[in-house]
Amino acid sequence: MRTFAEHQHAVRELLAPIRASLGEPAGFERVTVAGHDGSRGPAALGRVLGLDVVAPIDLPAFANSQMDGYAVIAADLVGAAPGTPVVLPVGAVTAAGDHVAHHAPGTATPVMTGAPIPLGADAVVPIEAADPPRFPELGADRRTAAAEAVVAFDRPAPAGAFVRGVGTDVARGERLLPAGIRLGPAQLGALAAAGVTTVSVRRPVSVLLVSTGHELRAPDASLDSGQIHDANTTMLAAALRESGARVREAISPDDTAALTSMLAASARHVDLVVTTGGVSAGAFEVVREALAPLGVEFAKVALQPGGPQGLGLARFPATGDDIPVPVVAFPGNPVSALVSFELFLRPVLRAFAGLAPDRPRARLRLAHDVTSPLDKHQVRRGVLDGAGDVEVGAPSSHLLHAYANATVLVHLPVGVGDLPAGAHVDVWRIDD
Ligand SMILES: Nc1nc2c(c(=O)[nH]1)N[C@H]1C(S)=C(S)[C@@H](COP(=O)(O)OP(=O)(O)OC[C@H]3O[C@@H](n4cnc5c(N)ncnc54)[C@H](O)[C@@H]3O)O[C@H]1N2
Ligand code: MOO
Repeated sequence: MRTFAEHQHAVRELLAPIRASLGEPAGFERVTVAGHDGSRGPAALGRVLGLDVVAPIDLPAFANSQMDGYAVIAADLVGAAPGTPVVLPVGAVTAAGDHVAHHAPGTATPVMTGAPIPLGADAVVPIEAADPPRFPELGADRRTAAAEAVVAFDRPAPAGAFVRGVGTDVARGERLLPAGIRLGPAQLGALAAAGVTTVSVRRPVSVLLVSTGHELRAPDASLDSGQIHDANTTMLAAALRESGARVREAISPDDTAALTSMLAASARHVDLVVTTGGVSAGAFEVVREALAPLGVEFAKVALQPGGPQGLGLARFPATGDDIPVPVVAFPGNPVSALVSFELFLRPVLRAFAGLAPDRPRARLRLAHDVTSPLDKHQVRRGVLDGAGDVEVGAPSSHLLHAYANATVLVHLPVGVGDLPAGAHVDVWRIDD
């Protein structure tokens, strides 16, 4: 039997060529930075940058004030002290959006936050540090104070104080964002600030998600005796999309020939096929029957839930082009399928998408005694009690409702049998 770490490694190896292909410029798509994609927000949001973006302008593009205050020449305030202040006549106001003005030596120019520093000035004194600590009355033009207006300063201003210098955030020609970064709000903001309106992004991983089972009906269908609603398609499509993948959904009948021909027709248009169900020891294991002859290996992993797993490159000779397609086959029990996704696919796909691959981890105390099979890595679903200790749920792999209300995955590794209340266990937080 494979360890779960061995299977994790095998999935990573199988998917490695996908990562390489995502970085190929031929697959890049050009998207608008500020343009909207329906209600989802900017089209570039959540995409992964294909190429480095170089800053086309300096940011800031011009020296500007960090404070509402007075632009001065630092040398004019040398020697200013309480009791012996430097008193300067007040010049014309410069506000954000105004052209760069000229600063007359021996004056103080009122500047507002974001206003260009007037040529000649080299420091800003915040209004609170001036005497009086408020701007003088302005004329009807909203720019000039009375000719006799003066302002006193009782301490020097270091050159450069409260001046946001040209290119101090990023200089023109410097790398604004690196290839591979995921475009979230801060990245889109930086692109917008630099006036970059379109970017090349990597295409997402495309996944064909196939749920198998004669008993499955769509969630909106009425059920006959023995039938159940298909939970895995909705659940794994969401999980895959949340990890940055583009998903095509398909439901296969429990018929090997039909599954084989469906996969032969669709699989070459995707990077990866993910199936659920039909992998264990039953008389109608359609996934195993269809894919084992094409090169997918089915193995038992020392893991619970998620014991039976399939993995490999499937070659569909009937398609003529014989391009092998990676297949990851999960067991059908919904909890087994989602735990399998968490352990094997989520970290890899999220890394492809520039997302943090791992769940936040913690080592917490058990709220009660727990028993786990010695020869399996068990992943239980749990919640935290008022003291922050872990209440571990039941192990069965049909308990999807309990999973949906859990906040942690509890790891009980191979070799762990009986654990007493108070013992420490590794948990992954799933409540984000
Ligand atoms: N004799 C043995 N029986 C089983 C073994 C075994 O080792 N020996 N392993 C068990 C374990 S562990 C698992 S996990 C399951 C895996 O079964 P399959 O992958 O073949 O999946 P199915 O038989 O198709 O389905 C299992 C279970 O899950 C329900 N299911 C399937 N698909 C969906 C779906 N899309 N939405 C909701 N529920 C689904 C299905 O109705 C079954 O109840 O095998 C054990 N048996
Ligand atoms: O290995 Mo199965 O996934 O326990 O129910």
